[in-house]
Amino acid sequence: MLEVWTTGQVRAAEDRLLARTPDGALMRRAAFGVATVVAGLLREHTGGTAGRRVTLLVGGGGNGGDALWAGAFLRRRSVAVTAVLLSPDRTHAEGLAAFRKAGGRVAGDLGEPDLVIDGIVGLSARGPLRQAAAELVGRVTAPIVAVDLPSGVDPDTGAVDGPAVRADVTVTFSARKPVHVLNTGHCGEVRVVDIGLAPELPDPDLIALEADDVGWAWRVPGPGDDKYTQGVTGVAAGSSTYPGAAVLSSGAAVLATSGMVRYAGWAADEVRGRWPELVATGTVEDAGRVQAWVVGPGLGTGQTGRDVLTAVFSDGVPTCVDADGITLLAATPSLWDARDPDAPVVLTPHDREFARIAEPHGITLGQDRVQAARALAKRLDAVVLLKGNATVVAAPDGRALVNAATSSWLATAGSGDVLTGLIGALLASGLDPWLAAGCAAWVHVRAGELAADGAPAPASLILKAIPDAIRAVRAG
Ligand SMILES: NC(=O)C1=CN([C@@H]2O[C@H](COP(=O)(O)OP(=O)(O)OC[C@H]3O[C@@H](n4cnc5c(N)ncnc54)[C@H](O)[C@@H]3O)[C@@H](O)[C@H]2O)[C@@H](O)CC1
Ligand SMILES: [K+]
Repeated sequence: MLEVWTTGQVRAAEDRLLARTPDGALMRRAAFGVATVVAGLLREHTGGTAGRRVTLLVGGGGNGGDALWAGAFLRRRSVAVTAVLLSPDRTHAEGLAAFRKAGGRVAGDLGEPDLVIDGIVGLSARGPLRQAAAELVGRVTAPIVAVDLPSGVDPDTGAVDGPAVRADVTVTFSARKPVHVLNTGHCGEVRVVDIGLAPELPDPDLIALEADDVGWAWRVPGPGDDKYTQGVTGVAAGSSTYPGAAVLSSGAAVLATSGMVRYAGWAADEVRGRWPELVATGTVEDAGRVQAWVVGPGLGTGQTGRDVLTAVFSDGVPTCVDADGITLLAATPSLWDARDPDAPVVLTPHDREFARIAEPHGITLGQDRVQAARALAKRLDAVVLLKGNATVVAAPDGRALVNAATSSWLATAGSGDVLTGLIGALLASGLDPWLAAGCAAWVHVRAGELAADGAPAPASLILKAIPDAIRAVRAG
């Protein structure tokens, strides 16, 4: 599991550590870590360090100080280091003195570097790159190593609203910040260098699941298990107009665990034809006992949809509500009345669905997606999985996790129906609803990656890749 701390938490921890560390020691530790990573990259890409050219982009704060000290350390490996000072009158004085003393050169332009170090802004960054920095960064063609975070990207939300550095590698110090999991596109590969902060850090604000965590959580049948003990998933989805959503959600539930799946709805024939192993009936009332419901995909937003949602809620089991289910709840909040307050609900909105259901409660989806998801989860007492390039999953008790996409191939029609089916099956297996949503999102991304492999992956192919994705997490 990757742990993530807000910049506020990191600053407070740094202050405590600084108070018992000699002046400048922490910065030198951080910079030494940057220099080590950069030297490794130079060796990897150019075969050595001596005579290789590195340019530092140096802003006016501690981040620039890190870059200058890293430049000084690289000089010891005979790297030719040039610094471009973006705020000459505010440049970190000790860093600049150390850099000059080590033989570093200050210049007005980029030169032709083998690698660029972005030390423009770090933890105190707000807003996009300013014009001079943006122009310089725009001309870089060499690989970029960002110090702490790619400049121009918001450290706490990962948001970008203007020019920003797109790094190949980001080197951060002891603690991942939200940007590192919310905006992997701009961070590139994230390396964490230890500067001794760990003892000062509180509980993390966020986590990101890794393969091991998902493998551990995914239920594996034991000798005493049968199709019922592993959980029966009910799927109430699809309509005569949208039978495909029912086929995809049911299929994902069939493939996710070896528990049983019951389908209830108008697409019974299509679903049965595609998945002979499930039991299909026309209505939720006739479906028989289930341990969790999936409701919403392709359901329609009329009276029949409202009746289905009411029937599902009345069953009193954990329920994943997606797509039309969310739109129905937003339009007719009294539908919540049928919910058993003890039965967990997972909502899986994309941005527009989020706006529909959250705005009546005064919650808007700004740049801070984690806080927005948290606020809605608390308000509705439901797990909220907010879809996006980085998927955020928030629980009513404040827990939050982020699952980063590795490509955008998953943004395809029907992909969400597959995710919903996966969540339903994990809910039926008895997993904590927050973890169920997180693990499902993880396997969904992995299945998308396997299916796409560099080319478009329609939802049917994502579905087909689910067994391999589960094998991958089981293998750790
Ligand atoms: N505090 C510590 O103990 C440590 C700090 N370290 C480094 O210090 C960094 C934090 O340093 P600072 O707090 O001095 O701040 P930064 O270096 O992040 O920013 C410096 C200043 O730039 C200005 N600024 C903000 N956004 C800008 C933008 N978009 N364009 C141009 N200028 C902008 C602000 O006035 C800010 O004070 C960390 O990210 C890390 O790199 C490390 O050396 C580890 C130890
Ligand atoms: K930076």
